[in-house]
Amino acid sequence: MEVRARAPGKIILVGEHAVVHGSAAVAAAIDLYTTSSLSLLHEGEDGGAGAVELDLRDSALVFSWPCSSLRRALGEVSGKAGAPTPCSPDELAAIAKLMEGQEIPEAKIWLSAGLSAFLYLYTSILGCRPGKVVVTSDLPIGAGLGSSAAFCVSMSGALLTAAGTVGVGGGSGVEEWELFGKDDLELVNQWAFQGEKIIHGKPSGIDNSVSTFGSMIKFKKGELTNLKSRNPVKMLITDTRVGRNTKALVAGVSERASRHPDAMASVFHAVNSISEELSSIVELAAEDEIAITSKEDKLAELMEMNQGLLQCMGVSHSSIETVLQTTLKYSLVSKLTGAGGGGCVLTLIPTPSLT
Ligand SMILES: Nc1ncnc2c1ncn2[C@@H]1O[C@H](COP(=O)(O)OP(=O)(O)OP(=O)(O)O)[C@@H](O)[C@H]1O
Ligand SMILES: C[C@@](O)(CCO)CC(=O)[O-]
Ligand SMILES: [Mg+2]
Repeated sequence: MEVRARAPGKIILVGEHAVVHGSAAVAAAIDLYTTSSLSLLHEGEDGGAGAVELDLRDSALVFSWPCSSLRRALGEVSGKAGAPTPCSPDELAAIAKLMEGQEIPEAKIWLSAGLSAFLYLYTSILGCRPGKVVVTSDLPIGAGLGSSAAFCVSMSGALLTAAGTVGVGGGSGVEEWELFGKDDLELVNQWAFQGEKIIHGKPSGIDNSVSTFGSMIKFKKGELTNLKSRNPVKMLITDTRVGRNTKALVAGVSERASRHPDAMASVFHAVNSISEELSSIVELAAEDEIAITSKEDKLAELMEMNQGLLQCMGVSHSSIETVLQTTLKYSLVSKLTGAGGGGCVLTLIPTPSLT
């Protein structure tokens, strides 16, 4: 049996980093996806004692762990269908040891975080039974578009479906995507969050939530509000191609916050006001109470203010500043999206006026 699950990446319109410290943020899913395809095998089917294999198609890398090594390192984990238990420090140490035998090219050493999240999700949900997972993605990895969340959400969706915990029975045909119910999505989201914790260290949960539930959301302290938007706004996404790592950037902001608690509390408070204002503009526009052009002017101003505050947090980068200056020449407003430090930049593209 093969199970395939896909999950989208995202953009953060306003509020990244501050959301980790309790402020509101606004994010939207984008139509670039990560897909995980899982085939369960029986011990001996592969001509051996069985292994868990991860095929990262885009990187042309295949990783494999014999089931016997997994059992030796992790014990007789039986797989768990219900709500997740966080990965304990002992489990994390055992998973780190399982990484040692893998040949990860030096230039792609950052993949080890994703591999660790994979091993945790796979063995926690399915136990040490043999299987193969093939992952493909439209998303640039480590560029601010939520590749880690899309990886964890699609993986959790495939694993929980194979375990028979979510999505079973409601399928409408071989070639069609099955839509999960709200409780199923909730469970997928909880598992994906645990995977994100392994990759990000201290994630707010916004990325896995928007990847799981889709659409546009406001997110604050783990609470999600769906934002209905009737008049779409256009965003250009520019990838600076400067690599960065969300875990390090999030840790950097926390360190700055502990050095300057009062000043940074004011920055996070200002970001919260920006996110609240932006989400109410989106909601009001959905009720047609304000014209699209005045809405876009306000969105642009709020994004510009948020970019300034992200600079205060220390997460901009010269490559991001270059995009800001270039788009400003055309009177367009841009801001970084995701963790910053390079990665992608959003530019608001105004709707041409009809008059
Ligand atoms: N398709 C994938 N295959 C394997 N690992 C992946 C994949 N996508 C993401 N990852 C893991 O996630 C890490 C990138 O996550 P990171 O959070 O740093 O960036 P991002 O999620 O793309 O951006 P942001 O968190 O700012 O939205 C990679 O280093 C890798 O470990
Ligand atoms: C930087 C951050 O705010 C968003 C990354 O897309 C981290 C998080 O919320 O987990
Ligand atoms: Mg990420």
